[in-house]
Amino acid sequence: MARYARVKGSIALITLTNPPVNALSAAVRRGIMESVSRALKDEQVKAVVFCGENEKFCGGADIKEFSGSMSGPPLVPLIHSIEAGEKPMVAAIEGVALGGGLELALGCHYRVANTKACLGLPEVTLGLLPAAGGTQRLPRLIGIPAALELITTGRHVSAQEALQLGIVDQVAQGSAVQAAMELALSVIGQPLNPRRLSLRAPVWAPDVDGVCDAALAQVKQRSRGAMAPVACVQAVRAAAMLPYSKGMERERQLMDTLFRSGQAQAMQYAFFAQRNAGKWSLPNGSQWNNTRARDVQRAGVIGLGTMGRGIAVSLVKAGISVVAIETDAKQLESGKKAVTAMLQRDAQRRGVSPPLHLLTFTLSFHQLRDVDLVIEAVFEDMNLKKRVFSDLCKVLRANSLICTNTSGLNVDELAAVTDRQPLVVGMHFFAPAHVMKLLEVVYGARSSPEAVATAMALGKRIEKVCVAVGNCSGFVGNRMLKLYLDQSVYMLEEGATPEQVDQALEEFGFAMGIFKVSDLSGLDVGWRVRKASGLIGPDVDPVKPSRWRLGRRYCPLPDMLCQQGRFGQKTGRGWYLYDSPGSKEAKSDPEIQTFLEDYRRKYGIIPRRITSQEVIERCAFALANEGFRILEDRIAASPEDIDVIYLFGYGWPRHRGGPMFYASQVGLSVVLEKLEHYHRIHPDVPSLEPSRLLRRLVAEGSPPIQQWKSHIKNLRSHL
Ligand SMILES: CC(C)(COP(=O)(O)OP(=O)(O)OC[C@H]1O[C@@H](n2cnc3c(N)ncnc32)[C@H](O)[C@@H]1OP(=O)(O)O)[C@@H](O)C(=O)NCCC(=O)NCCSC(=O)/C=C/CCCCCCCCCCCCC(=O)O
Repeated sequence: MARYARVKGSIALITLTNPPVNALSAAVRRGIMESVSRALKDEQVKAVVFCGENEKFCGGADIKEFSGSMSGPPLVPLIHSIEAGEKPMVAAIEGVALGGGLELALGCHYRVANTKACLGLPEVTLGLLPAAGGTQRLPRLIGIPAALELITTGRHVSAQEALQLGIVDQVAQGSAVQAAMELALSVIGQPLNPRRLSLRAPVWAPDVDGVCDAALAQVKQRSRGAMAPVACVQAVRAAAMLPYSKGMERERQLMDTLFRSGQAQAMQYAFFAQRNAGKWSLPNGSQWNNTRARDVQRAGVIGLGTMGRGIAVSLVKAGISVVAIETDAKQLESGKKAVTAMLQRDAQRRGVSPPLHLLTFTLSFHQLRDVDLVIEAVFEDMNLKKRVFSDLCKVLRANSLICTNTSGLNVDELAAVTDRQPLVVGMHFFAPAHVMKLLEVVYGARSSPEAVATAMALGKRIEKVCVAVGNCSGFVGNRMLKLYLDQSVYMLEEGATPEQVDQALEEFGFAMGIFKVSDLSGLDVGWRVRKASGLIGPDVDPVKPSRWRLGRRYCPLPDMLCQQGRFGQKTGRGWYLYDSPGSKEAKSDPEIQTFLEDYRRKYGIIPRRITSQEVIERCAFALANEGFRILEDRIAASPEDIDVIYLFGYGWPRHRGGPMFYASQVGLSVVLEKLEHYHRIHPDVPSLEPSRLLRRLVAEGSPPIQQWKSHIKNLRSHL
């Protein structure tokens, strides 16, 4: 829909009306088409201004339409008719001009934005390219290098940056619509051809080929295996080499391929999954839209290790006062220095002053008496956390929330030592907490809906992607990760090398293979957990074989590495070799090859060749299989929640949608068949046994992922 009005006597004001973001649905496109035609016919009208309702210009094409049959006037000729119009067309950009929204504005002869506007061509993040002329008009406006950067990253720019780049002609302090109308009146009668971007010659730049080749190499490195960034470079290259009409043909060709691709489906699924995760619900029926969150003005952070520091930084950046606590003066001082430095660096980057006044560093729990909520981020040790929780109850207001940043400990057990079980929730941040987007909000059996709502709202406020999950060992992310790690080390026993496994995962799209990630996180972390849970150490029955624990296969390789002091990057040696402790470049270590050969010899394992396909199947399907169990157990409310956790917390490639989406895309019957196959070969790995939910879904005809939830209803949980 689009509203038409004649204002100031001679201006046609066309307002896009499709809340919440005025996406270009078929109805909106039709409305624009009719309004433009009316404006061109009306002799009183001398200029046209486009704007969006509710101070939002346009969020782009309607993404929901992409999965159906596209109908209504197509965007490309519509924008062309605006550009070709014989009256000045001015875009008044407020709020957002994204994707097709910006392409519409690029079809106008002038663009005015207000100071709060943001602009961009984020199609690449949906597995697409800006196929409404964006790849041809933007380079003609701002040049090849700048257009390549914006189109291949999908980055949003502020109005000020858009002005510097030359995307907009003017930035208005107040209303962009008023400013656009004034501009429109001032340009009536001026020639329009120089303002028509499609009429400009291909963009010349020194060494265009070199620039495009460099961009291609960069996108291939940054988003391994993703098609859209590569297609974006190809389309922009066409703008440099070809006349506009030929460039448009190329843009369309590339879009046709992307549009039909599984990658585009995966990325569009991820877009909606991320938004749906915010619409949380609890098993008792409480949910995001019927539960009020409490306002959090002051928070406490207990423990200033790596996690506590990142959490404190995130809170302060969002304008929340923080009381940061340590138990020892030296640690407090080093935490204070680190947090201050992080905030200063961030402020310098953004050209603002660091909000250091919001921070109090102290050794005294008494300073917590006024806080609304505390996030405990001490060492991952149940007894220590219990002590902290009891101490907190002595000083906190009776209605303050207590949150624990545990990566997998039992939230109910912790809540049980407090005087406020309904006010206890888990907030599982990911390291580094001020950078990583994911936050698992863990509700225990007694957590109140209000406490969950408060943690979810707080997470959103500090710009995290929050997913509400139930309480079980490892919650969602780490519970699944364990099985993925297990498969990876089993494959080392069977004949693979860390390099082979990592290469297969990186080719699949992970930024880093699992062994590089383990080296980065520190191998000692898991070692400590295994010791604490009695899997290694004096409690293990010495008569039992080393490769067997709790009635199932066990791989002692990671423990053996730790015994040698190989903790990963921090010690300069782990699954890989590093030039020095702390350095990041992983190099193959011949000692690891010998170590693996000796190990296999010792246990009589005949090594075999493990293909990349096997690596992906065993890792990805083990993850998905546990995901199905998590759904059966009601630990996650939907497959989308699981996928969001893997996309934002574990580096799962976005163009693969997430482990659950990947399983649905490969085909549930294929996944079932493969799991049965691997379980037959490895009967001592019970986690490879296909889950009940997977079997049921296959038996019921492998419904699309959006329908899985309704098939879970009648399954009884294991928990
Ligand atoms: C920044 C935002 C706009 C706003 O953010 P925020 O305020 O935080 O709010 P959100 O929670 O994100 O969103 C609020 C709700 O709005 C929904 N939403 C947002 N954007 C869209 C959209 N573009 N379409 C539909 N719905 C949208 C969102 O889901 C929320 O809904 P709900 O409340 O949860 O229900 C932020 O939302 C944002 O970033 N949005 C996305 C912006 C974006 O990516 N835009 C680009 C879209 S793609 C595009 O524009 C493409 C243009 C080129 C089209 C060319 C078409 C040619 C097609 C030809 C192909 C033919 C091939 C045929 C092949 C064959 O023959 O088979």
